[in-house]
Amino acid sequence: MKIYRIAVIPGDGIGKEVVPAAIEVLDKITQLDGSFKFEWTTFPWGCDYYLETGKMMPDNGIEILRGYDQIFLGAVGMPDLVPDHISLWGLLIKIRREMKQSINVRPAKLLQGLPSPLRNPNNFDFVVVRENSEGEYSESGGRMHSGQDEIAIQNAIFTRKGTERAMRYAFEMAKTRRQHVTSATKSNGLTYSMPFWDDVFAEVAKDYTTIGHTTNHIDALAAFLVMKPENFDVIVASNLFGDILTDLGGAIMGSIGIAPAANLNIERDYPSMFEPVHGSAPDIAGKGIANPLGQIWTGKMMLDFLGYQELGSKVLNAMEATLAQGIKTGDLGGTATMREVTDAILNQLS
Ligand SMILES: NC(=O)C1=CN([C@@H]2O[C@H](COP(=O)(O)OP(=O)(O)OC[C@H]3O[C@@H](n4cnc5c(N)ncnc54)[C@H](O)[C@@H]3O)[C@@H](O)[C@H]2O)C=CC1
Ligand SMILES: CC(=O)C(=O)O
Ligand SMILES: [K+]
Ligand SMILES: [Mn+2]
Repeated sequence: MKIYRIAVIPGDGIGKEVVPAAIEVLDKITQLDGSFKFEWTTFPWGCDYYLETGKMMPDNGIEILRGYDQIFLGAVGMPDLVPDHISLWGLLIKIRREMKQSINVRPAKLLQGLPSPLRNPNNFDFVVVRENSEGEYSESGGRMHSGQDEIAIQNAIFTRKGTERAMRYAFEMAKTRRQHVTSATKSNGLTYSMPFWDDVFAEVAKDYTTIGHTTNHIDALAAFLVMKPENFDVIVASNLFGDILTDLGGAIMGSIGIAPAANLNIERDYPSMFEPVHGSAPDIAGKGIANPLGQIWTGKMMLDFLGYQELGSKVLNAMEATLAQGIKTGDLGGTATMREVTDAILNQLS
């Protein structure tokens, strides 16, 4: 039997709750299939680990993770105890960078059984391809002086390689979908990075003559996602713009607690990392009321990436059937606990 060795990092807050729930669902689906299974190894890395050791993960953490097929992560962050830039850069962003997970794929679509907060959701179905290795999230810059003289500089780094890689990935994805790519820009306000981004987009588009392409400024694009989300197929965006658009994608589905994500090493030289869009949700952590659907859908993306698309579809169908039964957590206006939602999905799969 084929065995996939998965490194599990539940992380902080609700990550510790939703990750085990999603693992139950993934184990169930592999039992139904019978041809392979997941072997899970859990690492206690995150803010608790930081408070004990001064590090978010051990120095050889990346080396340890290299020994696994994929990584399944919940969320990172305990903002009251550890500054967010320390916790995220010490674990989540460090893994994304060092394991060259340069593409972050984040779908959003109207789900069966779940009314969108939009008045006219029009069956929207889009995927954001977020550049995941550079852009506005860079370690280039600094802070100096203090008080009224204090200065902060944060540089954005855009390389031709990284930009083109994300755009080509988006165009290739569009071939398998509705043949359209929208580029998120802001070349009216940013005078170097985004004009460069636009140039690369225009060049890459020339290689894909059968795929339609549009460029929208990020501000207008955010508005369009609310007013006419059905117009979008694949959206390619820089690190920060993609980050923001994908919480919006979650919101128009019904909750950011549903939105899935995959940090992909497309060369498959390193493990990829599957972790939902949402964070550690400290406001609801420990109460058993977190929505597990984002983590479960993220598990579906891992199944897809490993080549088990049929099983992935079964997971999404079970989620939708559960929503249609009205079994929902509070963020979706329901009263079910995380346990109840998970059990309902497990039942759908048996
Ligand atoms: N990928 C990651 O690990 C991310 C980590 N973070 C970190 O998470 C911490 C909290 O950040 P926030 O900005 O509050 O974002 P957040 O996504 O954790 O929470 C925003 C709001 O959405 C709700 N929410 C999120 N996921 C939910 C779920 N599965 N079920 C029900 N409700 C859910 C929360 O209760 C909260 O009201 C911070 O430390 C932040 O840096 C934030 C985003 C991504
Ligand atoms: C950090 C964060 O918010 C994200 O990667 O989505
Ligand atoms: K996350
Ligand atoms: Mn985010």
